[in-house]
Amino acid sequence: MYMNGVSLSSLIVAEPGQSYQSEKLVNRWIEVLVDCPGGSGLYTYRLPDHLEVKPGDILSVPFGTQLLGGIAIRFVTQPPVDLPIEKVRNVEDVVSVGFFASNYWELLNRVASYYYTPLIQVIRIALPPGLLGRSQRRIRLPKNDNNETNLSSGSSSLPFLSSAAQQILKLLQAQADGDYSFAYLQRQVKAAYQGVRELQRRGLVESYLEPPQLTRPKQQKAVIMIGATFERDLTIRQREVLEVLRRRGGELWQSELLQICSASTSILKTLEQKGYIIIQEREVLRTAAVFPPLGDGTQADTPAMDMTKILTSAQSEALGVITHLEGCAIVLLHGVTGSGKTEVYLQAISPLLGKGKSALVLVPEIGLTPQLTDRFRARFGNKVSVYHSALSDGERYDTWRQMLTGEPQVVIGTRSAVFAPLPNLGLIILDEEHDSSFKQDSPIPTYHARTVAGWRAELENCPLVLGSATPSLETWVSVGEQINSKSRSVASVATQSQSSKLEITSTPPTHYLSLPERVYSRPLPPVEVVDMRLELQQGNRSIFSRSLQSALEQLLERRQQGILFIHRRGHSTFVSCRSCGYVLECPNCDVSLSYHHTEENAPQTLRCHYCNFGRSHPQSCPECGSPYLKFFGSGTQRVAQELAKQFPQLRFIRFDSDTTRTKGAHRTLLTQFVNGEADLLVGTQMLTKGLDLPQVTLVGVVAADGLLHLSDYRSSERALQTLTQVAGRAGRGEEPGRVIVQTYTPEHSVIEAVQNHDYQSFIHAELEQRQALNYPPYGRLILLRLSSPDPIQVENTAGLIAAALPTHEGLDILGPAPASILRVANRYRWQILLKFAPSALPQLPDWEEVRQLCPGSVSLTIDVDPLNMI
Ligand SMILES: Nc1ncnc2c1ncn2[C@@H]1O[C@H](COP(=O)(O)OP(=O)(O)OP(=O)(O)O)[C@@H](O)[C@H]1O
Ligand SMILES: [Zn+2]
Ligand SMILES: [Zn+2]
Repeated sequence: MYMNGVSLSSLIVAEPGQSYQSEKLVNRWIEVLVDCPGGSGLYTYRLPDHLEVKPGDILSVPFGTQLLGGIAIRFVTQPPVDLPIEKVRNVEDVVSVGFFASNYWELLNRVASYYYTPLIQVIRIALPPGLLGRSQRRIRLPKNDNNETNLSSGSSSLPFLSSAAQQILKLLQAQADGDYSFAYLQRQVKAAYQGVRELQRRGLVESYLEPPQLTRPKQQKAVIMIGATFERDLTIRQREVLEVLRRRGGELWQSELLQICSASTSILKTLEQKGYIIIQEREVLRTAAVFPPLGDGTQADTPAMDMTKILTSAQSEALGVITHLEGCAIVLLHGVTGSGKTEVYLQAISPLLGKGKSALVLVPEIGLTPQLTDRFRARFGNKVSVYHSALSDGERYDTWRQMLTGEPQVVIGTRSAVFAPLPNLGLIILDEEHDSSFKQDSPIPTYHARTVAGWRAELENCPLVLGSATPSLETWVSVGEQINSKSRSVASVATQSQSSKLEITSTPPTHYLSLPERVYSRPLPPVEVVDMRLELQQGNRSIFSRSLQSALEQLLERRQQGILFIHRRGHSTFVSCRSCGYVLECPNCDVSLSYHHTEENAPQTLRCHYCNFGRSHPQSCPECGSPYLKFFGSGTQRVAQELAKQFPQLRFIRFDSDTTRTKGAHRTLLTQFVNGEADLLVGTQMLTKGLDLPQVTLVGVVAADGLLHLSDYRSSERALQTLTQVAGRAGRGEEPGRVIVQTYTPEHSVIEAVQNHDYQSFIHAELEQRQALNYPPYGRLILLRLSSPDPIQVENTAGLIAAALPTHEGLDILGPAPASILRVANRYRWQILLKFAPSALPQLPDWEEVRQLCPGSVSLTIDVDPLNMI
C-alpha cells in the first residue's frame, strides 16, 4: 500500500505479524470485514490450504461479481448455520500482511473486550467509511534499496516460469512504474491468479492495496472586495454586505459572508456586476477549512502575531514535568479557568514535532474547536488537522490518509479521534477531561475516550495529559487523591503560589500538576448568588433579578460584553392549558413538548427534545378548546424574548444547538461577538466549554436549579462542573469579571462551592458519599438498556434477564426498572443496573447467553461505565 511515495504498510506495521492475538490456524473458516457500498459487514469465507492468514491482514475476497479488499477479523469453527457449506467462497489472496500496527490492533481488541462489543463494530468506528470498497489491489515489481523499481531481474525472460507468470512479468516490465491493477492483469492474462502467486512466491512481484485516489480537491467560492469607495448606486443592504466584508479584511468565503449577513447570492451577483467584488473559486483542503481566523486578528492568535508566550512559573513547572516524561504516564493538569492550560499543551507539543513525533488533542465538542483550532494552527500551521464525526466521508477520508503519511502532525478531534491512526504518537492530550461528551452512550461500543486514551498511551508508550479546571472524580481518585489529602491542610489551593506535583509509583506512573492561578495573577471572578424566592417576595416577577438587571445596564454603559447561561434551548420546557391543565406531550415519547419560536415570522412550533417530533403550536387547547395556553420553564428563546422586551438597546446573539446547526455557524457567531457586533452571548452548555473571550466581564446564570435537581448520582458533580466552567468565562481579560447565579436553592452545597471557588472541599464530601454507596469511582457500573416497541415484551425480558443474572456478594443488581422516561421514539425502555467492586469483574455473566434471552423485538445495549442514566 503506497501513499505519497511512502509505503503505508511499512508505516503502520511496526513488526508485521509479531504480536497479534495468537489464534491457531486450526479452522478453515474465517470472518472477513467487507466494507463497500451495497454490502458492509462480516462475511464468512473458506481459507484455502496454501494461504496463511492472521487477524488484521487485508485479504482480497470475491463479493458478488467483484473482488474486494477486506480485513481478516477472526477464525470461526463453522460457517453460520443458515449458510450452506457449498455456498461459502474462498479467500482469494492475502493482499497486505499486518495492515494494522500491532499495538493499534491490540487497542481495538481491548476496546472490544472491555465494552463487550464485537471487534467489527470497533473497527468500524476506527476506519473511515468505505475504505476497503474503494481500495484497489495492485501488483508491482519490488523496489530495490534505492527505492527504484527493480527491473534488472526480469530483463530476459525466466524459462522456469509458467507462461502466465512470464506474460505478467513482461507487462510489468514494459510499464514505466512496473505497476498494474490486479483487475487489469486478469483481463490481459489467462490464469493471472496463479501467475501472480507464482511470482509472489519467488519474490518477483509484490501485491498491495491502494486506497482510492484523493477525489478532486474541493472548490469553494471566496468573495474578494475590490475598490475601496462606495458609490451612490448602492442600496443600504448592499452597503451593509460590503461593510461586513471590509471589516473582515476584504476576503471571506461566500457561504460565511452570506451567513453573517443573512443575505442571498443574488445580492453578491449584483455587487459583482457593479464591480465592487469578485467571486472566485478557490481550492480548499477539505481537512482545513478554517479561513479566516476567528475575529479580526486582534483577539485570537493569528499566524502573523502568534508567539510563544512567556510562561508563568506554574505553567513552566508543569511544562517541565510533561516534557521530561519518558514513556507512558498519566498526568492530571488541574488548572483553574483561564490559567493557560492551552499554552502548556502548545509548548509541550512543539518539541515533539521536531523529533518527528505526532500529537493527538481530544476536545469535547466541535463547537469548541474553532478557537482552539485557530490557536493550534497559528502555532503549527498546516501540521494541524481536525478529525471528528461531523466531517463528511470525503473529509474524514482525506484526514485519515494524511495521518498515515507519518509526517509529524497534530490532530485535534472529538471522542472518536482517539482512534486516529497516527503512527509515532508522542503525546495525547484530553482537554476538559471531565466532560461527559467523551462518553458514547450509543451505539456500541459505549466507550469513554478517556479510558481508551489511557490504553492508547500505554500501548504507544507515550504520556497522556488530562486537563481540566474541574477534574472528574474518576481522574481525581486515580491521579490526584494522594496529593489532595496532603494539601487539604493547606488553607486553599487558590492561595498556593507554586504548582504542586506528586509522583505516585504505580503502573503507569501518574502526576498531579496544578495551575492554581489565572495568568497575570488575574483574580477568579466573585460569584454573587441571588435568591429568586426573595425577588418574588419583593415583587420582582421578571426572570432577571434586580442584581442581574443592573449588571446588564452597567454592561451597556461601560460598553462591555457578557454571557447569559440558560440550561435549556427552545422557549419553554412545556406548554399547558390554564383552564384544564392539559399538557401538550409528544405522541412518541413520554415527555412534554417544548415550545420553539425561532424568528419573527417563522411558524411557532412544539418540538420533542428526545425524538425531534415537531408540530405547529395549537391556537387552543386540544382537550377543552380554551385559548389560554401558558408556557412554563424558560429556554434560550424565552430569555432572548425577555431581553428584547426589557433591554431593547442590548444586542445579543443566541448560541445554542438551534442556532449553530449549520456548518461553520459556531465560528460565525463567535466572530460576530468577538468583533463587538453584540453585547451579550445567550446560550446553553456550549458556552461552558473552554471559550476564551477576554472582553467578557459579566456572566449570568439565569436559573441554576435546572442543573441541580437531576436524578442521578452524578448530578451534583456535573452541576458544579458546569457552573464553575461558565463562571470561568468572566474576567479573563484586563477588566475584572463578575458572576451572578440566580437560584431558588441558594443553600445547595453545589452553589456554595461555586461561590467559594472551592472545588476540593466539594470533591471530598462527594467522594465520601460515593464510597459509602459504592458508586464510581469506587464501585463500577454496567447498565443494561433494553428497548422495544412492545411494552409487555420488554418488561418481561427485563425480568427474565434480571432473574438469570448471577447472584453473589459484591454484585448488586438494581432493577429491572422502567427508564426514567419510559417511552422514547415509540420504544419502551427498561433497564437493569449492575454495581460491583472492580474485583467482582471476573464473575460477570456471559453476555452472549444474556443476549439469547432477548426476543427479536427487544434490543439490548450493554453500557459499560454509564454516565447518562436517563
Ligand atoms: N503565559 C502566558 N502569558 C500571557 N498570556 C497567557 C499565558 N498563558 C496563557 N495566556 C492567555 O491566557 C488566556 C487563557 O488561557 P487558556 O484559554 O489556555 O486557559 P485555560 O486554562 O484553558 O482555561 P479554561 O479551562 O477556562 O478553558 C488565553 O487568552 C491565553 O492566550
Ligand atoms: Zn384545556
Ligand atoms: Zn418525542
